Amino acid sequence: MDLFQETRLTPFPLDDGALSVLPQLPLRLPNAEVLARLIAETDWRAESITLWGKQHLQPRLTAWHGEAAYTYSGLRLAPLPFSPLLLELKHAVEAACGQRFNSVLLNYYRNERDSMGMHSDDEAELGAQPVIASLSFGASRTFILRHKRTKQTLKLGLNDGTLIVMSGNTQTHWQHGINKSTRAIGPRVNLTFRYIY
Ligand SMILES: O=C(O)CCC(=O)C(=O)O
Ligand SMILES: [Fe+2]
Repeated sequence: MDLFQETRLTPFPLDDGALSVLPQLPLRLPNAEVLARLIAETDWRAESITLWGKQHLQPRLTAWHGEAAYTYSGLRLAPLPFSPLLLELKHAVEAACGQRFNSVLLNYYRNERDSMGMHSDDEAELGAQPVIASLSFGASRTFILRHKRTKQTLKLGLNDGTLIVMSGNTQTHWQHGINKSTRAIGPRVNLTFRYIY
């Protein structure tokens, strides 16, 4: 057992933004149990989105929990209530961040063919400098950050139990996403905690 396991977020250098990383968020339940329960207990949806006037099925499953509806890519997600497990995770994330959240978007990447296109979480209801806390369970995936103007690209391995927090001007200046892979990858669930105004 690692007696000196870090329990605090550590800043990660980022031009024109702010990013911090905690390799393992302290939790009461083992990561594997959280993953299994999130997969089994979540009301997963395969949503269609409209891109350039055409309907597409998103390459992953999603669920939106919180107090308010959320609209992105022409999609309006009505909120489901927080389950006891989601509340427990929210409290653990809030303790690590020193910040409150009222919503969470869950993304289920079933295998290496699931992905998320490059985007910024910059919808008006997130406010000018959104704090987005992203918690991952299951298979490791590479999180790609790309600066909109300089095209500087950073790659961050998001592992089982890892928390990252994007804040400041990150959403104004950077895009982020998760690529598909040609290598077999097991299931992963990512939760992005947000504050909707
Ligand atoms: O799965 C991830 O790590 C990224 C999720 C994300 O960017 C989002 O939910 O907006
Ligand atoms: Fe995002």
